[in-house]
Amino acid sequence: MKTERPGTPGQTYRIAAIPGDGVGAEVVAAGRTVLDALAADSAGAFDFAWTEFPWGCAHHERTGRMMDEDGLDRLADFDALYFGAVGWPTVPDHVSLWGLRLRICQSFDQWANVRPVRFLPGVRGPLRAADEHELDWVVVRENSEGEYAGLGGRNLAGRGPGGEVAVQSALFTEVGCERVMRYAFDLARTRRHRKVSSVTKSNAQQYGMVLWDDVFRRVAADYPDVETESVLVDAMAARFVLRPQDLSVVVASNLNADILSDLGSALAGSLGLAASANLNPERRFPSMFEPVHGSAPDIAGRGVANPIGAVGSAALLLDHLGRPAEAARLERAIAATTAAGVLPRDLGGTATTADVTAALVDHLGDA
Ligand SMILES: NC(=O)C1=CN([C@@H]2O[C@H](COP(=O)(O)OP(=O)(O)OC[C@H]3O[C@@H](n4cnc5c(N)ncnc54)[C@H](O)[C@@H]3O)[C@@H](O)[C@H]2O)C=CC1
Ligand SMILES: CC(=O)C(=O)O
Ligand SMILES: [K+]
Ligand SMILES: [Mn+2]
Repeated sequence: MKTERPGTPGQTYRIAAIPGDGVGAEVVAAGRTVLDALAADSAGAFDFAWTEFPWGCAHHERTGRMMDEDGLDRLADFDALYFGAVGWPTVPDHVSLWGLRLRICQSFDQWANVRPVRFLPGVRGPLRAADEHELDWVVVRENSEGEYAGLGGRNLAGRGPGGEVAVQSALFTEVGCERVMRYAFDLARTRRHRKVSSVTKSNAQQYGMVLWDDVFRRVAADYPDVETESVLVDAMAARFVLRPQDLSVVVASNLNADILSDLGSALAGSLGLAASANLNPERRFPSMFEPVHGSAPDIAGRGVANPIGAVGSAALLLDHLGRPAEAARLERAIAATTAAGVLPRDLGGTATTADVTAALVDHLGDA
């Protein structure tokens, strides 16, 4: 259990950095620079003690494992985990993802994955005609079960090559649905527009998604002050593009929210902008903060990755540590940086990762 007292002066937060693969290392380094600059400017109110874990695909090539055998034990007592991305062509993606990110999220019961879709000044995206304040929604992703429960098997019927079969099951539990939906409703109550949209596919998936719908109706009854709707996932994909103005909190299963949150970030301008928090809301285990994007092997190692998703994730980390004023300051620095036209390549600019990071640190001084 945590003994941290949020906001106590002179506090040192112990953070485990897990940069992982590809651009993960580049954007985590950028996020650490910005967080350390914030701490240096806090007049001794707080600072960060970092421990870096060199886990990922290179570690797998050396050791046959994505993380050390006692890795979870070593992470368990940190105040938070700051993650980059995992995945490299040398290791099959299902091995790398399950060996590190999914292992951490599922072992530490980080069941709520919060993924804001933010529209920033100075960034042109497919929906840029809209005013930035009109478009502001957050995807709450069920992060512990559903389609990523890891249930199933291959060649169950003993068929050989050419006749193989595979089953990939989805697990939906009443407890799992209910807790993430309550989280979404509680979040909606903190927002200007008190509304929760549930994403379903119960017309085709008559067991898991019908349970999902039943639980949503039951939980919604406890929040009469919050507007609700239930939307099929295919229609919701179209809604994100055509009529996102009336979205506020969107709650969806693991796979559906994974897909929709990439769509949301692309609509805001780029996958490189999107931040996320993998939360264990009970705080029995550390929560993990990471950009939504992956390791981007196509641009890795060139110093051009967009660090804004990782820095936005650092803002979510500050919020979780009980530092909402500092989180807001980081958010303002992000908006000031894009408004000033300091844009990396994925946003149509020429700024390097280092340029954007330097601008973010400079703009911390604005507020
Ligand atoms: N949470 C995680 O660690 C995740 C890991 N992955 C893994 O990442 C690897 C690559 O997967 P992809 O499907 O290519 O997804 P990806 O998110 O790595 O890249 C998709 C596209 O977005 C661009 N992009 C991503 N992040 C960017 C950034 N910060 N700045 C500028 N452009 C950026 C990439 O250049 C690429 O064109 C795979 O091994 C996959 O399994 C994918 C998603 C999440
Ligand atoms: C694995 C992946 O794509 C995600 O967690 O977003
Ligand atoms: K990531
Ligand atoms: Mn994803």
